[in-house]
Amino acid sequence: MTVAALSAEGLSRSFGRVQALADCTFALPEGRVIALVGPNGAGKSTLLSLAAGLIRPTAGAIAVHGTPIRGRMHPDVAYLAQNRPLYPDFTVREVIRAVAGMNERWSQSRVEEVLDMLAGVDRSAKVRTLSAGARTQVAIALALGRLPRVLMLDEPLSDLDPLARDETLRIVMTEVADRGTTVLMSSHLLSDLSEVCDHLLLVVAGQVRLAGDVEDVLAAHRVLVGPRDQESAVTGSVISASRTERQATLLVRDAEPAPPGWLADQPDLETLVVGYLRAARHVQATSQPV
Ligand SMILES: Nc1ncnc2c1ncn2[C@@H]1O[C@H](COP(=O)(O)OP(=O)(O)OP(=O)(O)O)[C@@H](O)[C@H]1O
Repeated sequence: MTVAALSAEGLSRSFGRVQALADCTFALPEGRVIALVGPNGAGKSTLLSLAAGLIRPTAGAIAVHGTPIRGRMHPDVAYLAQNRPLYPDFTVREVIRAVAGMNERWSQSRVEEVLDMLAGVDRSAKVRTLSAGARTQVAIALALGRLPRVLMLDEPLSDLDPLARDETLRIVMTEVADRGTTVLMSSHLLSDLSEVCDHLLLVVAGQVRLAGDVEDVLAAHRVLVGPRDQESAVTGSVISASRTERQATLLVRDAEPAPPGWLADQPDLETLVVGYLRAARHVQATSQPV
């Protein structure tokens, strides 16, 4: 049996009265690029912080390659937090030296190699003078210097211009191809995610709503377009719907063949995730299923 790169069993975490994660169970395969998606406040950063050992679960367990994480970072994990903590008054070179000194396992050549792939990073520039994109890229280079088996990135693409985004995704893809690293990446930028991710973990209101290989998950869904007054003919579980006066567009899970008069198509990743997010918002607004 293969051991999951990252697995959770009944994982829960509360902050006072706020239940950020509730009873999450999943197993993420090794060597894949996994999209961690969900609405604002769904619990994505909490999940990454738990996996990085920065906080402890209030119930349940999380493990990296089968080793439980109990409030300490696993040596195989590198984590880039949303706020990209770097020392603003250090130069890039000084930051690299400082971070190298904090890590038992360190590859200076890997850091240099990653920085060489980037157009815009001047190693003698002070961190505070770098663009948001360059700062993210330095932070990723530092994370890769730990030679991680699991790389976790919280919103790595926000604040990046298209070129920096493209370069950053290329670094991630090269890392996966060259070293077989597992990458878990949270982002709201669905079109970027669909370019690189082959596995999905969708979290809504602290719970795992959908998990699996992107191909399988997409194959299990259909977008059905048809007459609004014949919606009752549609089988399967309707995840979300948008309607005009006459027409209904439905995202359906486990749909049987479309009824006569309906068009059926497999959704792309963006359409699928947006459908689930729309359903989550609807439930929040009405406390009723869609
Ligand atoms: N340190 C904390 N103290 C109190 N509440 C917290 C803390 N961290 C997270 N929360 C709460 O837990 C819930 C989940 O937050 P989390 O940051 O994990 O969501 P997220 O999916 O990463 O959101 P976003 O997409 O906006 O970054 C939210 O209600 C948030 O307010």
